[in-house]
Amino acid sequence: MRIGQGFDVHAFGEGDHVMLGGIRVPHTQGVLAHSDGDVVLHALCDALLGALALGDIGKHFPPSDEQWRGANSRTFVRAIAGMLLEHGYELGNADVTVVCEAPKVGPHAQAMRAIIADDLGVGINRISIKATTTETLGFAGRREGIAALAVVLLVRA
Ligand SMILES: Nc1ccn([C@@H]2O[C@H](COP(=O)(O)O)[C@@H](O)[C@H]2O)c(=O)n1
Ligand SMILES: C[C@@]1(CO)OP(=O)(O)OP(=O)(O)OC[C@H]1O
Repeated sequence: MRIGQGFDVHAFGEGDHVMLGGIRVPHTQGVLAHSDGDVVLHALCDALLGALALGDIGKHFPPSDEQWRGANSRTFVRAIAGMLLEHGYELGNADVTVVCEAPKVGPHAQAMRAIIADDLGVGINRISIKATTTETLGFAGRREGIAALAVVLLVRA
């Protein structure tokens, strides 16, 4: 077994939605990012890469590479799913926490779980999506940005 953790933050900017766990979630702002800025999938990718000791998302999909401008972050998850297989592992389970005052994540959690499970080729019961505010404290509390934390356990395939 191998364990990994990931963390990602993106600042809010102009826009009318945020991508979270592969889902387009309507919001009063968007996020500033090179890709689609999906903090859920970026934190998950870093956790998976960390568990394999293969570096991080920026190493594999550099923000300096125009190929990834505006990219759907599911592309990163699917690529890393292939790396898991190559190294003889599969996802045991993943637990993700989104940190923001808004948008509300709960109503979209099931759809996010389904997408992530599909991209990683596992049952939905292996994927957990949770959310919390910071009770108005800090950058998330001031609605300046959105964060996500992920923990994964890999098991031998
Ligand atoms: N962006 C968010 C934040 C929170 N939730 C849900 O609300 C519950 C209460 O949040 P607190 O920060 O006040 O503890 C939390 O447990 C989540 O279920 C959410 O859906 N989206
Ligand atoms: C995802 C990548 C893709 O170029 O860019 P961003 O969307 O800016 O996201 P970040 O979380 O900063 O991770 C770095 C990059 O790999």
